[in-house]
Amino acid sequence: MIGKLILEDGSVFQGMLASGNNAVGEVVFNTGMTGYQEVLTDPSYCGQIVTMTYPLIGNYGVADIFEQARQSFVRGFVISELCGQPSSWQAQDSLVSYLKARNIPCVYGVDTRAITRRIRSHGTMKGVIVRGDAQDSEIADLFDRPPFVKVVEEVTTKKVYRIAGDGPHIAVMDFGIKRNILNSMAKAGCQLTVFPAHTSAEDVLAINPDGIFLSNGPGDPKDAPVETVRQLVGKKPVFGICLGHQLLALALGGNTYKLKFGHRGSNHPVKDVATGRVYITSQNHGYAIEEKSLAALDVTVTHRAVNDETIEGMRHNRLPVFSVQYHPEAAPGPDDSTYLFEDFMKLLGKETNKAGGN
Ligand SMILES: NC(=O)CC[C@H](N)C(=O)O
Repeated sequence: MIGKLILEDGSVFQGMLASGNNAVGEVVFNTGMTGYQEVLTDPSYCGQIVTMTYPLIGNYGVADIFEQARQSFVRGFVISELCGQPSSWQAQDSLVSYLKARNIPCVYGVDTRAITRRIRSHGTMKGVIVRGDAQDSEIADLFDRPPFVKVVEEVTTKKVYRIAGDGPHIAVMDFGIKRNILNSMAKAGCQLTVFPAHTSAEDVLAINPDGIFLSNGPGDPKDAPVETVRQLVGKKPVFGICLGHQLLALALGGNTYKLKFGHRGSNHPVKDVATGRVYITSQNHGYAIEEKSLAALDVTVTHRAVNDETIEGMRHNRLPVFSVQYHPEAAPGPDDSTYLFEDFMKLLGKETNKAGGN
């Protein structure tokens, strides 16, 4: 069946509809060459239609081990060539049947390079996916709907749950956490208690955790629970990733802004400001911390994006608090930055010793 991606600026990209039906979302692009299943299940894409810039998608199929959440939250998926016959020892199914089984709106056979160039020059836009025979009124009705409504509430866990471990006890704020972040902390030796995003600071602190983790998540950080984070900072050591990093900045009195077209992919270079060393990182964000808003705060910028110099990491100068904008847990992407989970463990160790008077 014919399908179309229509952008807010009126441009139409006609291809085939592999699965799903009408959808509205914010159209973004991801530059990863692999990792499509992790992208589909990264909750931070909730509310978005994701265009994959790599021209061949689906060639290694899908497998349970790549899932990053209980379900996909993307509003739509846009592909140039969709491979129908995967070849991989890990494949359990094809991408096409995965998309169909989950009813994920997917258009393929379109010029994803042209879509990407348009987004790069006009900035991130609203867009819709429709069947080829959709009426104008149906399309107009879709465009009238907002892409983002309470996205953190949609993706967060509904109940508190625990992941056993022998090491430090971390209270995890789930704003839309990816599984590999939980796995990376469990691997670093933590025990985890995962809280729904709307949990009060009081309830989180009631378990007397050794540290607090602020997760990634969808949407504008200003719509997420900034006040809760404000009440948590200074009480326990804190590590934040992506949305967690942005929330920390807001809670400390800084500001965030929307990037023209965001950073999404598994091949983004980031520089460690102190050492000059460059790491290749996995990224997925549309917002960033405003540089000048940090000037008056007691924080140091630790990492910067090589492509556009935006802030990619910071640490508080007095409190045991640090965060990164990129994804050290990868999934998908390189594992250059997994050392940050070890750094969090070391920070917790130091703080525990201090508290114990050593
Ligand atoms: N991956 C994330 O946590 C994304 C954070 C935020 N929603 C952004 O787009 O910037």
